[in-house]
Amino acid sequence: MKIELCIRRRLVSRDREFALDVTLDTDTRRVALFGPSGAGKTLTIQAVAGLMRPDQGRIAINGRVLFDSEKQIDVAPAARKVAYLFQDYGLFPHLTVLQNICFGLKKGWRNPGRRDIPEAARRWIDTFELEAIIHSLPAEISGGQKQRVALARALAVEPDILLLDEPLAALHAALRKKLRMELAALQQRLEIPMIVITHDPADVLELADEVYEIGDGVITGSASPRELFARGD
Ligand SMILES: Nc1ncnc2c1ncn2[C@@H]1O[C@H](COP(=O)(O)OP(=O)(O)OP(=O)(O)O)[C@@H](O)[C@H]1O
Repeated sequence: MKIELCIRRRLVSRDREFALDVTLDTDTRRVALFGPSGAGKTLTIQAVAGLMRPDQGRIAINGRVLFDSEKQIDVAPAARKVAYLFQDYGLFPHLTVLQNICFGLKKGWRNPGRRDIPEAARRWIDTFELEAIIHSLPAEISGGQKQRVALARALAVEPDILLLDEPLAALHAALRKKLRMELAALQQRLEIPMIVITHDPADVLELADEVYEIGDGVITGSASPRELFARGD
């Protein structure tokens, strides 16, 4: 497992300027990006997903180069094999669970009939025990089920990396704790590197093996989740 990031980008809005200058090179499978609001966490993983183009830098996952400004490599987002799970899961409200899970698959598989579920979707429907709800709409399922559906959709495309942007932030405390444990269990089944963004040391402890602290656009240090938790930030 290897994540190599070197991301430089200057963002200028009317009255403010933000400089992102993130360098991270690790063999750790589960990495957390931890830092205050506005530090540059989301911009960093957007660059990995191909949604934000660095002015300069290089991004490689397990040796596969996704971006290299010197070599003029910039792989299109859809070809990056990146799974990106948002805070509110981003499920399409008008599509069923099954249609949501199949959304990123090849044309023709996007709207499967009740019998011919594609193998890539079947695998995650079984793993996450979603069979009973595949014909439900997102509004008809629980928070935990939504999380699993969003993960199934993200994983159906066989990604090389999983990006989790505050996956538990929208939940109240009791559900948050339950889904944190559930997510940690799911992580154990996935043999791909992951970057988790969070403000919460409890997330870092359960969902990461190494934590990088980010402040004002730069990485200020790295620690073990236990060290961070013990500090009591
Ligand atoms: N298009 C833009 N133009 C100018 N500044 C921007 C733009 N997009 C983001 N920023 C600024 O870049 C900084 C980093 O944003 P980012 O979304 O990465 O923060 P974050 O660490 O993910 O914060 P949060 O935890 O609140 O989500 C912020 O100060 C933000 O205002």
